[in-house]
Amino acid sequence: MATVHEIKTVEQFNELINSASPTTLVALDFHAPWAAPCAQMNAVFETLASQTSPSSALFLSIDAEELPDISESYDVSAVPFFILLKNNTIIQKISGADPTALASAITSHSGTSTLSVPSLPPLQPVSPTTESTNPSTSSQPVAEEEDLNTRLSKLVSAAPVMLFMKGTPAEPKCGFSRQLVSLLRERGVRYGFFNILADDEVRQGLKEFSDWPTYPQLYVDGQLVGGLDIVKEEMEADPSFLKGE
Ligand SMILES: N[C@@H](CCC(=O)N[C@@H](CS)C(=O)NCC(=O)O)C(=O)O
Ligand code: FES
Repeated sequence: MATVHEIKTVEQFNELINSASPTTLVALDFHAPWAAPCAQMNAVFETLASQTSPSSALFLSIDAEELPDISESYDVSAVPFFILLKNNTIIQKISGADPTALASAITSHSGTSTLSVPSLPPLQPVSPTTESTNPSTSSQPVAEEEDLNTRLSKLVSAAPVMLFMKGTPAEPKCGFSRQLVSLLRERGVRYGFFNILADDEVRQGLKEFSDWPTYPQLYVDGQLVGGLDIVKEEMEADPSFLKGE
């Protein structure tokens, strides 16, 4: 049975990756401490490792925020996110909390005959960045609206500081979002983010939910602070604003 290596440094990561033979499957688990689905998928990842022989696969667990160089080099913009490599080449990417997809990918690429798919608890909390995993349709408009509001209220408080932006911190898709990312980075603020370009339901829904027509939007403890102009003003008025968050 294989074990999961917790990656602490870029050097350790490179060493492990380079030690793998060209036929060994290398599975990367990118996660963030504030995203509940990551904790669930970390457990799934460990279970899958325990069912796989160490000679056929290497399992590496990476805190996407602690090791931004690694996450950016693999273009990881959402967590949980899994990348499968062989011979240093990406063969598959899996986004979101989907144990079945992860198990079947690992089975087929590691040559393991059968893996039992670990199940997730039925009530899955919403992650700020697993936009691709959300079921999108329901036939009843009223229920849909309630669902969206529940989802939005969970999303805005998914991390103590949450940024709803166009694109990702590594690749902002608009100057306004880019400026806000820079301001947060300058202050060393830790935050969760949601790329509203990847989910039109959230993009339009949150405008109404928070009565704020534009992006970026910054939330602290689930409360809207405002967009770029307001955050700039807050920072000018109070130099310690968000510091230490
Ligand atoms: N003055 C605004 C600038 C932000 C802005 O104007 N955003 C526009 C263009 S990126 C927007 O989000 N429009 C609505 C949309 O694209 O859904 C601020 O302080 O945040
Ligand atoms: S996307 Fe056009 S100004 Fe932001």
